Amino acid sequence: MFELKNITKIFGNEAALRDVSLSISGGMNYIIGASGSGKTTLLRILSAMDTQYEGEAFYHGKNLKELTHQERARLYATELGFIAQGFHLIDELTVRENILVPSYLKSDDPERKLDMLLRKFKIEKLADQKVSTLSGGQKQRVAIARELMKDPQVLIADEPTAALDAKTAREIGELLTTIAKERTVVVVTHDTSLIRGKCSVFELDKGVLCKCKVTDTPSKAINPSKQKKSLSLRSALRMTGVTCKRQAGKLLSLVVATTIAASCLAVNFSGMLSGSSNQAFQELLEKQGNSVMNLMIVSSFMNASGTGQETPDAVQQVSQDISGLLEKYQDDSRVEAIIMDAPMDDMVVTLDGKDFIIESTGQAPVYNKMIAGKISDNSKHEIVLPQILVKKMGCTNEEIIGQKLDFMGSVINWDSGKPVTMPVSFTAVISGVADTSYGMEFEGEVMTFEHEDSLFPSLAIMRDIYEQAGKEDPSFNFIIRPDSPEHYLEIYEELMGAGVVPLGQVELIRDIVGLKGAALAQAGISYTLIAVLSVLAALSVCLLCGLMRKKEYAVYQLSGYAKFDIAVLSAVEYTGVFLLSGFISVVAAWILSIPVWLGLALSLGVSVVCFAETSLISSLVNPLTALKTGGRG
Ligand SMILES: Nc1ncnc2c1ncn2[C@@H]1O[C@H](COP(=O)(O)OP(=O)(O)OP(=O)(O)O)[C@@H](O)[C@H]1O
Repeated sequence: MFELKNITKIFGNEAALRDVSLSISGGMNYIIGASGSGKTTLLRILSAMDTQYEGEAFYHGKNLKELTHQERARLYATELGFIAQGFHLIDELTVRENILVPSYLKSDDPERKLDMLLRKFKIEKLADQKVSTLSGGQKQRVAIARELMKDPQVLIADEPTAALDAKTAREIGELLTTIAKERTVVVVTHDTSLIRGKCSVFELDKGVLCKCKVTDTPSKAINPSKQKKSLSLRSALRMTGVTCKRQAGKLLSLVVATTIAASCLAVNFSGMLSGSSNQAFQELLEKQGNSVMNLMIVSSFMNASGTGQETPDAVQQVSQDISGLLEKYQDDSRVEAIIMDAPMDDMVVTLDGKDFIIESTGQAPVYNKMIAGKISDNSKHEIVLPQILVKKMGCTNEEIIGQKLDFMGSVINWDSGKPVTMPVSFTAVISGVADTSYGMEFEGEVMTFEHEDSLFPSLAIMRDIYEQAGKEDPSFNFIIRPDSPEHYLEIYEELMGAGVVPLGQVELIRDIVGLKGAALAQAGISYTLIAVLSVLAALSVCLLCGLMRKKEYAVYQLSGYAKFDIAVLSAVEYTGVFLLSGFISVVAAWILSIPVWLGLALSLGVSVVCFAETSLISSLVNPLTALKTGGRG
């Protein structure tokens, strides 16, 4: 069965084994020798845990050094049971759950066999007790029962009685002798009192095989066609159920860390931060009205107007070429609305034969926002009226919209260099009603004014009026309403660059954008910090859980789980973590009014990263170092 040829194992300058050759055919086999003589080293080679040595070791003719990962997993799952000094049990699990660990890789029903083993090893009353609460002898029985669950051909035991009292040691010894009647048992021991009956004994002295008593006991092939299964989803779910029950604390901390990380990242990536930093801007709009967002494009204006220095000398008429700008900006996606300015005086509107004089304020146009209907269609004779005028006419917004009204007034023609007042008139359909109020803050009080002469005709009406007034200048004054303060400044700079001075509250908007940027940066830094810390916390918790479960992963490996099987197990566990943290993230997203998909996507991302981290840890676990297999660990 085992054939070892000229095995030499060197640690540093010291040889733990020197030119050891032996063969094990079946039955009971003892490897004995003083402490440090190389027993455990030999046992690790026999069990294919250590493949770094000189010489060759064969199991049923197969060179143990040449085993692939899959072959090794099959060997551990079906043929080789290994009982180590530290018992290699998963402390959080019960006796029953520990014994069942190898059974998840098999297709046969484990329950009958489990009951039989529990009875045989007299541990049926302990079945639902956590193994951490058991005595050394009880743990050893559980460890042997678990290995027998594989129905192995060979059972290898490292100092199985080392930590036991004499009576329990004898019982365990007898148990192993009974097992050796059916299978090959290899026991490493100091305790020569265990050696009884028909057996082979190999004695090591300072790494050299000094004595050898071989009793030829041919090995009985136990179900040699046994095949290892991959861990099925059903088994992985059952194992995850057990893990959740027994290691709820670890999994819960993972879920919490994942949820916090995902929620903080979601808050960071969502528009929530910019939403909160927009608050100052919204407050300004509420106080002063939306008209602070207007950019007036005019073909002529008085310089120094509004500066407080309007002395006759300082004030000058400035003319600028605004032709083509209306066409340029009317389809611009940054522009919320374009409103035409009607520079008319002495306006009268006629409704049902009754004339209403429109009072001139000299401050028009003021456009705050649309409150009913829509902005006039530039290709039609449509007009937007101020709400204050509609009220003056005794109508509701709904009543006035769609009505066709007659308008009269005058336009000043400056084409000759002198102002010539020209009478104009037109008929227009009312397309909408606008709020034309604006607020002014005075000693902490906000006063609101409304303009009834802020009418907004379509381009078609403007063309008509200018034709009636005989104006040659084709440029019409209009208002650009950008959709955000950032776009306001962008368009402003664009116009200035093109040599056109737009009129508006540029400095105020600049301050707002500056403030918003600073608030955003500040909030962004803190949320990024929280998010990074949360991701780090999630990864650390996951790393910690992975490291804490190293022993468990090593036990799985020695129970025959391939790396893929452990990855399937982790995938199922992290799917659970994702579902739970995803659910909490969805609730958090709903409460925080951030997009649900973002919380879900980030929970998924964090879970996938944690899964990758755990899979990496489990695949790097080496049972040799993760488990105590002998004096040096
Ligand atoms: N990982 C290691 N690194 C360095 N030296 C080691 C290592 N493992 C074992 N050795 C050395 O190899 C020699 C044999 O050790 P081994 O553990 O095989 O002896 P042993 O007979 O099992 O001893 P014990 O009965 O005390 O467990 C010892 O000198 C030991 O110090």
